[in-house]
Amino acid sequence: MSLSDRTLADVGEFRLIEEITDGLTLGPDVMIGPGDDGAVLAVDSPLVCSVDLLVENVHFKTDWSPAESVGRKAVAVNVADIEAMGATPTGLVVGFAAPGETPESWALDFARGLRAECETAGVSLVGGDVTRAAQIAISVTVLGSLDGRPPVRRDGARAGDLVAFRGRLGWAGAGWAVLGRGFRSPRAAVQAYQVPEPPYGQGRIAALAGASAMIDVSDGLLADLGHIARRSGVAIDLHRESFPIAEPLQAVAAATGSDPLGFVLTGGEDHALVATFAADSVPADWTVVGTVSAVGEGGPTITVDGSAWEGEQGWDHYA
Ligand SMILES: Nc1ncnc2c1ncn2[C@@H]1O[C@H](COP(=O)(O)OP(=O)(O)O)[C@@H](O)[C@H]1O
Ligand SMILES: Cc1ncc(C[n+]2csc(CCOP(=O)(O)OP(=O)(O)O)c2C)c(N)n1
Ligand SMILES: [Mg+2]
Repeated sequence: MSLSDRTLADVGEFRLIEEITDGLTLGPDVMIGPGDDGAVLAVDSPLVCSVDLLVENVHFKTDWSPAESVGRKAVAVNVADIEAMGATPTGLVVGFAAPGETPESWALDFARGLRAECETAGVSLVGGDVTRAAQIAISVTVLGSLDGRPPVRRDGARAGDLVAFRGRLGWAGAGWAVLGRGFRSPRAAVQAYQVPEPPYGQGRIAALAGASAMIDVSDGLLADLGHIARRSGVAIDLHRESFPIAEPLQAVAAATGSDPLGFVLTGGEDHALVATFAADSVPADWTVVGTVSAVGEGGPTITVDGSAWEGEQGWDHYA
């Protein structure tokens, strides 16, 4: 058997852990990283903690996403939740489940992506777990620090606030639509599906600017702003003309005969940050796309130019 044919069953659990963790760089707050029964981080302010799972054939397919991109995505989608609280990520732990027949190279490429994205996001991989399973599943738990600031919650939007976002909207959804039809281009959309690019560092900036509520867009803008509207007890109206429609979205919409705004409003998985701000405090380079008002008779609503959005509403795992 050549080295490149090795599977996880050939490598074994402890060699695999060594391969994943060998030579990791750890941040200054990490007192104990991988290798003991628990990691130890030095924290002196309230801790933010969040977990998200990535399951094969639910969140990714091995023939749609190279292993390295799955590793990067696992970090990005989780760090985005920390950013959405207005915090800075500090450490993360990774649960990795995979069949024994999984090529060792898949696991190593996955680990390479994990480490690369941790570096990009400025977070340390401090531990994890490895187990055999019927399909690949990845669970990432990430910790974050507020550096003394109050968290930015989903329930703080107030009538008179503006709604603004930073990051990409609709790109990953367009990439998913392309892959689902058996195509591989436009590359930019497919790559956005494979690896989201949350606006790292902007959660803290939004918090410092006084964001009244914030969320990262995983299930789709309408769905995720719906959480802010319901929790805050407000209505949100989005303005169609204020959304930039990037070239790859126009290309996918033209090829699929759909409205590109559909991807922007209901495509998930780009993990843009969307937040509400007092009118004079929207941070630089955030795009204002809507307004917050008091709820009308029907309770909290999300509208686009005053009307409900017909058609797809966003992702729901059990819908
Ligand atoms: N199985 C669970 N047990 C406890 N809390 C959960 C569970 N699943 C989700 N939650 C909580 O419900 C909220 C919404 O979850 P989710 O929609 O996954 O948020 P996000 O899009 O930020 O990942 C989060 O605060 C999350 O911690
Ligand atoms: C193979 C595959 N099928 C379908 C999708 C689409 N999809 C899966 S999960 C999801 C939404 C985000 O995931 P979720 O687990 O709900 O993240 P959370 O809201 O908890 O952050 C979408 C749009 C995908 N990414 N890959
Ligand atoms: Mg979640």
